[in-house]
Amino acid sequence: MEVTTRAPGKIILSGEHAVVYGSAAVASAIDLYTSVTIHFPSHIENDGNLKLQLADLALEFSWPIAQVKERLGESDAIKCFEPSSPNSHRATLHSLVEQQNIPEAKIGLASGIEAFLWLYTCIQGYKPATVTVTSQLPLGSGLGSSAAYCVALSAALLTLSSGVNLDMSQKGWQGFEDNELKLVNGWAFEGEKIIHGRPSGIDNTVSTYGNMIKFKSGNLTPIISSLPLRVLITNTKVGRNTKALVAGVSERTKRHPDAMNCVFSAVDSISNELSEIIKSPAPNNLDMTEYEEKIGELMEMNQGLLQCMGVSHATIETVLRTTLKYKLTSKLTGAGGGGCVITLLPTLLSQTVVEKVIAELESCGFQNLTAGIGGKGVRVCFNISS
Ligand SMILES: Nc1ncnc2c1ncn2[C@@H]1O[C@H](COP(=O)(O)OP(=O)(O)OP(=O)(O)O)[C@@H](O)[C@H]1O
Ligand SMILES: C[C@@](O)(CCO)CC(=O)[O-]
Ligand SMILES: [Mg+2]
Repeated sequence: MEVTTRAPGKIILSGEHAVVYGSAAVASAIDLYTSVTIHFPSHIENDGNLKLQLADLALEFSWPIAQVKERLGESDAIKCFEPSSPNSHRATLHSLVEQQNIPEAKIGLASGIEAFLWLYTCIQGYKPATVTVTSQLPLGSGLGSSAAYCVALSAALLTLSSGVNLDMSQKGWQGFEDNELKLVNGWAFEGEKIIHGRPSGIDNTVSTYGNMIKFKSGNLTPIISSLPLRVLITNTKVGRNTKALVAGVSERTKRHPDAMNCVFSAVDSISNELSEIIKSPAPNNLDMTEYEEKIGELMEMNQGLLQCMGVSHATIETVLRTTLKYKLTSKLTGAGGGGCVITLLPTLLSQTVVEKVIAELESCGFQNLTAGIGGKGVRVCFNISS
């Protein structure tokens, strides 16, 4: 029996970091995915191991499942309906990952592997399996790779548990019921906590449900956009991790609580205004420029406030300056500190200009990604024959 799930990455149009403190944020799924395949071995294939293959990185991690059971402790209770945190098991997860000798240059993967072990053992218990992950998302770059990984993993594990009831004979990709999505999102949030420390939940929520959403204090409101927004994504290729950046903002907030609360409150207003504009009736051609200018202006204001929070970076500033030469507005997306920048592409902007901007950004050593905005959330596909 084999199952494959895929979950999308995301861009944040406004509100990253401030959303951790209860401000509103606007995010959209993008059509770049992380996929997870789970294969339970046949009797002949069974070697008693739990394997995690990170196919794009050509890495495989393997644990004798009996050893994982001995270290994490046995429990007969079905846990899949109750997303939970590792708490006292954190040190054990850490040592199970440490024994895998992860290459030093890839040490950022350790928390992702801990999240895997936690989600796997809570939802599936102690069955041998091979879990394979592939991703179209650059890891640790602000496009929600950690959330897409946790969502795809949770969805695949739950599909093969009693937590989800799907038609296994149906061919092709299928979606989940609302109560199933809630469970997938709940477990993915637990995985994000292991990777991020203090996630707001926006990334796992938009990856689970897809489309464009406003997110505030754990609650999502779908945003039906009256017009398709076009953005260019630029990867500065400067590695960073969300956990450290979120911790940096927390330190600054402790040092300057009043000033930072004003910043978060301004971000809240920006996100609320942005979501209202995006939802408003489609403008006619004459008003289009004004509509897009308002969106661009709000993005520019949000970028200024992200600088106040200390999460911009010299490479991000270079992208801003380069795109501004073409009168285009950009802002960092995700946790910042490097990673990705989004640039709003107005409807009337010619393809020639887009190509010039891309060429100039690439000459600085950056990489451009094209992605559709606002697609579906997590999906599943059964491969009955295997
Ligand atoms: N495909 C994957 N396979 C294994 N681990 C992954 C994968 N994708 C993400 N991760 C884990 O998530 C970490 C990156 O998460 P991080 O939150 O720092 O960046 P991001 O999610 O890409 O950006 P942001 O949170 O700003 O959107 C990786 O170091 C790894 O631990
Ligand atoms: C930086 C942050 O706001 C968004 C990361 O994509 C963290 C979070 O909300 O969990
Ligand atoms: Mg992340």
